Amino acid sequence: MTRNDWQDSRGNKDRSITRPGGSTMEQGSAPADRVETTNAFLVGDSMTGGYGQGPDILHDCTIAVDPGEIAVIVGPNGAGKSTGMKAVFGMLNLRKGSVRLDGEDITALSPQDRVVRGMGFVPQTSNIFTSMTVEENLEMGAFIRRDDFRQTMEQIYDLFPILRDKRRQPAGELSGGQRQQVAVGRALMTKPKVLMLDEPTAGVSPIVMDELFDRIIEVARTGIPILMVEQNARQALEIADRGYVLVQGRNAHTGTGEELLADPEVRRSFLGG
Ligand SMILES: Nc1ncnc2c1ncn2[C@@H]1O[C@H](COP(=O)(O)OP(=O)(O)OP(=O)(O)O)[C@@H](O)[C@H]1O
Repeated sequence: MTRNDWQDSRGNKDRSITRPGGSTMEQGSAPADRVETTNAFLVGDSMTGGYGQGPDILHDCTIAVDPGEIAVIVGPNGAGKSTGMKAVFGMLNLRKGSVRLDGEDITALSPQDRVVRGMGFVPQTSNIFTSMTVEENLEMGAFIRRDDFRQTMEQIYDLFPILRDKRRQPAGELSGGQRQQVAVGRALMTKPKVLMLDEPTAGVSPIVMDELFDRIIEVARTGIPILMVEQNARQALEIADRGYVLVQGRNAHTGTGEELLADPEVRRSFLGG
């Protein structure tokens, strides 16, 4: 798979970074650059708001990601991680702050319109159609496309070979990790400019988690920015170019994954020492 296979050409930055595992990606320069937010490709900037008429859950919360990067949101239970992701996707009414995609203010757009603009979102639950086959799920993912999507489907089968084997099976018969692959594949069918994943490894074994992370890295290497919420903070920060630790709806710590993993306060408070 080559860069931009999934997506339309959009002039991604050409940069380089070495991953913890030693593999090299075309990516960022100085660490400080990689957590720069204001001009990032996707930015939820100083977001304050909550659900409906309820109290604010997010307080001046900022989340961002650039092409080729994996940005990870971590933090304790109830910190507002999923809420932050939903706010970026347009599922909250923000009282303050804005969301920008590729320099354009999309704060007023509905989630549906954000999908049309290039956002792929994989919710934490109910993210596949269990009675439909794997292939039908992928076809459903292409609902906004009018062009021939077979090539994209082949790319998804190359990324997740097990889905090719199980293409005729109802998705509900698949294992948890395989279902997550269907959900990510379905989102990729729109050829998104950015992919957002809410706890993609929830409920899967450590081995399956590692496999899913490997696939997520592969997608990021094609240039698609990935913003994800993760419960498995340590493992997620290991693959993160940017990490956001949220506490009570606020940014508590921000840095590269490496920086956060090395931060004594983050280690003590959020990573079990
Ligand atoms: N649909 C909703 N309506 C109203 N309040 C909600 C809704 N979803 C979440 N909340 C509240 O928002 C706060 C943050 O929840 P959120 O799910 O964003 O946290 P989280 O950090 O993702 O937690 P977890 O790690 O447990 O999934 C919680 O107090 C929760 O009760």
